[in-house]
Order: sequence, then C-alpha cells, then structure tokens
Amino acid sequence: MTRVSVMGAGAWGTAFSLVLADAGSEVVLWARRPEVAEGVNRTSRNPGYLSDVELPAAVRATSDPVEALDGAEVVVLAVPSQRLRESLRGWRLPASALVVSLAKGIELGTDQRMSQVIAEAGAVHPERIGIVTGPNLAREIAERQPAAAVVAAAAEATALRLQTVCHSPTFRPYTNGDVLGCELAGATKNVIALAVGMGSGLGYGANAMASVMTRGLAETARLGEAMGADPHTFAGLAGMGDLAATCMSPLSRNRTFGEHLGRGLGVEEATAVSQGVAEGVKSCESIADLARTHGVDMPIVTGVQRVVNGALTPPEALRLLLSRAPKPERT
Ligand SMILES: NC(=O)C1=CN([C@@H]2O[C@H](COP(=O)(O)OP(=O)(O)OC[C@H]3O[C@@H](n4cnc5c(N)ncnc54)[C@H](O)[C@@H]3O)[C@@H](O)[C@H]2O)C=CC1
Ligand SMILES: O=C(CO)COP(=O)(O)O
Repeated sequence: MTRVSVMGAGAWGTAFSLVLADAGSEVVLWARRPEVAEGVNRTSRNPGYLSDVELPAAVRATSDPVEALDGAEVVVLAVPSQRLRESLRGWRLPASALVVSLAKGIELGTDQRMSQVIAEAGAVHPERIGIVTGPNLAREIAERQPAAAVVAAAAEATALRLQTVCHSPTFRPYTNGDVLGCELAGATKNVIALAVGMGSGLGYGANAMASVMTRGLAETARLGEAMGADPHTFAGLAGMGDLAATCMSPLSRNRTFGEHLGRGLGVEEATAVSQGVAEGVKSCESIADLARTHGVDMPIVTGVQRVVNGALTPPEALRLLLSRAPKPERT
C-alpha cells in the first residue's frame, strides 16, 4: 500500500484524496485549519469543502505538516498556485518521494510553472516531479462520476508510478511526457473560462462560448509551440478536454467568476461572492507576460487581463476582439 500525503484540503485536495484511497493508497490529508483536520478524522467528511461527501476510511487528516509528510512515498501538492512557493518553503519534503502538483496556474512575478516552482523552492529533482491535470471538476470526481485525466512527468517511470497510484475504478489517468504543454494548457484554460463566463454574464449563448473556447485554444497552442510544447497536447485531455469541462460547467469557479464580471461586478465584488480560488484571475497576468516574452499574440488572454486590471469593461473587451483585423483561421 502506497503512503500518500495530500498537502491542501480544499475542494480538489479533498476529492483527489478520495481517488487515491479508492485506488488503494493510504492517504494523509494536510489541512491548514486544525478544525478541518479534526472534522475529517471524527466524521469522515471535510467540514470546509464538499462536506456532504463521505471520505474513505483510508483517508485521515492532520494540521501538522511534519506528521503529514512523515514516511510519504508520494506527496501531492493541492494548494493554489500563488501559494505554492511559500508553502514549500515551510515544508520538508521526504528526500525520495515523488512530488505531484494539482494546481493550475503560473506564478506571478516569475512566470514559472508549478513543476518549476517545485524544483526550485522544494529542491526536488525534475525526474521526481509530476502533475495531474485534465477535465476534473472536484465535485464530480468526489461523487465518483467517471473522468479521465493526464499524469504528466518528464521521467516515464515517474508518470507510470503516479498513474498506478491514482487509477481508481472511476478515475482513468493517461500518461504524457509533455509537462510544459500540460501545465500551460491547465493554467490558460482558466483564463479562457473567465472570458467564456463574461460572455455568458453578458447574455450570450453557445455560439459565443464555442468561438471563445476554440480561439482560446488556438492562442494557447500558439504560446505552447513558441515555448517548445508538443502541439498534440492541446487537442488532448489537458487541453481541449479541460477547456470544455471548465467552460461549460456551472461548477467551474473561473467560469462563474467571469459571469460575475460580465454582469457588471468588479473583481473585488466578484471575489467576495466567490467560493474557492479562481486561478485565472492571477494567472492572466503571468500568461500575458509569457506571451509578450515569446512574441505570441494572445488577444483573449490580454482582454481578460485588461478587464481584471480595470482597464476595460467586458463589453469593451468584446468589442476590441471583434474589431480586430480579419485574418485566416490558421495563422
Ligand atoms: N476544484 C477543482 O475542481 C479543481 C481544482 N484544481 C486546481 O487545484 C488547485 C487547488 O484548488 P482547490 O482545492 O479547488 O481550491 P480551494 O479554494 O477549494 O482550496 C484551496 C486550499 O488551499 C489552502 N490554502 C489557501 N491559501 C493557502 C496558503 N497560503 N497556504 C497553504 N494553503 C493555502 C486552503 O486552505 C484550501 O485548503 C488550484 O490550482 C485549482 O486550479 C484542479 C482541478 C480541479
Ligand atoms: O480545473 C478544473 C476542472 O478541471 C476546475 O476549474 P475551476 O478552478 O474553474 O473550478
């Protein structure tokens, strides 16, 4: 039985703990708040997130990171992207453990992907690092609705080991060696989901949604190719798959946040009425910066960034997108 630590007891850390336990691992879930850890141990439910979901007996919790990490063969990092570096600085990861990120974001200020933050701040060799991504809305996963996912790692042995560790009767992970492409796709789809949400908040329907999704994927793939990713990644589960789930589901925090903006709320007001982290609100800045650095045109990401910064309203951003010079679809 593999001993896995899940560091972060939010929606996805909680749901993924259930997957890992269903796949046969012994899971220790680290929660920042002692009352959350105590609640999990006493009631087999996380009082803070998905509180109606009963967790398997193989999941126990602690608020002590040393205890959580003690003896872990696999460490799953489930804190928001912008909090990963400071979290890693406070933790001592077991020397030989595989380290997996669940976060979908790009770090502000450094423009680093989560695997890069783990290597740097956690002093973990890239061969021991993996990520899990794909169309995995936490609520559906916790209800054991079927889903596929991607386990990406530079080292094939790491990807295969992690695939086994999270392959449950309802969760089907595929391996992928393109860590860069998978991470970029996961982070950028959150920004595209904000744009789709804005369109929905403005009252637009399926045509607008499909147009933003498709053109959003085109600009994501453009950035990926400029950075050296495999173009096929963007048509797969980490790309198209996750984009579709996030943009179409009312469960998505990013899409919902965008809807609030589209209905006229400001970023602070939208944050106040939102539950859980909408990673795209921060990552739009770092992804726009990556696009500038690599000389790639990303009009949707840039439009979202300008709305988030308060430079444009959603209708103004839309007008700018529609009034761009006409061009062939494939450029
Ligand atoms: N919820 C979902 O459906 C999915 C989420 N993700 C990604 O997983 C990551 C985590 O998301 P969720 O668990 O959904 O977020 P959440 O908002 O539900 O929970 C975030 C967790 O991080 C903790 N946290 C917040 N600030 C922290 C800090 N400074 N230090 C340590 N811990 C801190 C919170 O206490 C909470 O346990 C995000 O990058 C998200 O994009 C990926 C796939 C699915
Ligand atoms: O990444 C997700 C689904 O795969 C979750 O999306 P949200 O963070 O927008 O809820």
